[in-house]
Amino acid sequence: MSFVQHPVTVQAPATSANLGPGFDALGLALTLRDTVTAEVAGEGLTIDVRGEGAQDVPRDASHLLYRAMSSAFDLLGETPPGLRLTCENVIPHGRGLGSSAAAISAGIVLARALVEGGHDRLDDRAVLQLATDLEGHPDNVAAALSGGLAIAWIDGAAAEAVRLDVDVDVTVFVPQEPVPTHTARGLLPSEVSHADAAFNVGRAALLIAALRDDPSRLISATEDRLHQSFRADAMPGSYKLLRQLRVEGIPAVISGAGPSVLAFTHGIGDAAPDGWSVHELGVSKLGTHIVG
Ligand SMILES: Nc1ncnc2c1ncn2[C@@H]1O[C@H](COP(=O)(O)OP(=O)(O)OP(=O)(O)O)[C@@H](O)[C@H]1O
Ligand SMILES: N[C@@H](CCO)C(=O)O
Repeated sequence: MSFVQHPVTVQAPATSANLGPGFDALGLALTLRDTVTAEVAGEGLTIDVRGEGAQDVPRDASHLLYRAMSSAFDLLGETPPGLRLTCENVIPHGRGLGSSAAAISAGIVLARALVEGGHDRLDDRAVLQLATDLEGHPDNVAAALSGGLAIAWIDGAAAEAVRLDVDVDVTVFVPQEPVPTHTARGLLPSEVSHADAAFNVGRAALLIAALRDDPSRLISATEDRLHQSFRADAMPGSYKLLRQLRVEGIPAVISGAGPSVLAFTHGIGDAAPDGWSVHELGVSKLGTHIVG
């Protein structure tokens, strides 16, 4: 087997997981995309990073994108002699917008594209499985890979997902300080009450209907009892903004593991606290895809 002899570029979208009640199950791809170019080169590893994370991410084999590529090359049974990676990042890191899922998805799709015949040996199910194994939960990577709204679940050890088309305006409020996902997950209780589980089941089911057919239901459909309140102490400014927007009747949620806040509307950027950035976005129909 051999490697393609030209650079390959992919784009991977930001994603917002949970959307309120759909903890670890729902992910929405957003129109904010990282762009990564990879080329099989003579020897060694060269990583050039611009934009988000440029001051922080490592430039060696511990770089997340490279780790994802490496895992995919292992599954493909190939070892490139060397790699040159160029990352143009716009998804903020550690803010609940799926930066790690985008990096993992981009890395796996790039590795598959760089191997001649790679698509025949690593199908989309295997890509989702590997991405989920690396990320630790399926919601962000499912949406990052497929675009649209992903409903994701684990069957035994197998990652599964269904993609739905939805079209909704989204505003994302991003604070300056990150909260790592592993920290936010550590705040969750190991058990929840039957009543709270039932509450979320109804809201998550309603959310699909609201996003597809009836936006007037979004305020009820985005209620949650399984994760947001447990994480409030780690992101008090986010929780305050969440309450403020919801009191005003705006369907808002903590995006992913936080601390960004997502609202299902445009034109509310004035609500941003000082120092926060605001992105008015839509749903990305495209998942992680090769450009050109
Ligand atoms: N493009 C990237 N290149 C290299 N490393 C990255 C990249 N994106 C994310 N990472 C790594 O992942 C970390 C952020 O992952 P984390 O899961 O904490 O947050 P997130 O993915 O942005 O948010 P969430 O999972 O809640 O949506 C970064 O600190 C960095 O170590
Ligand atoms: N479902 C995950 C999403 C992380 O982005 C969590 O809330 O921990």
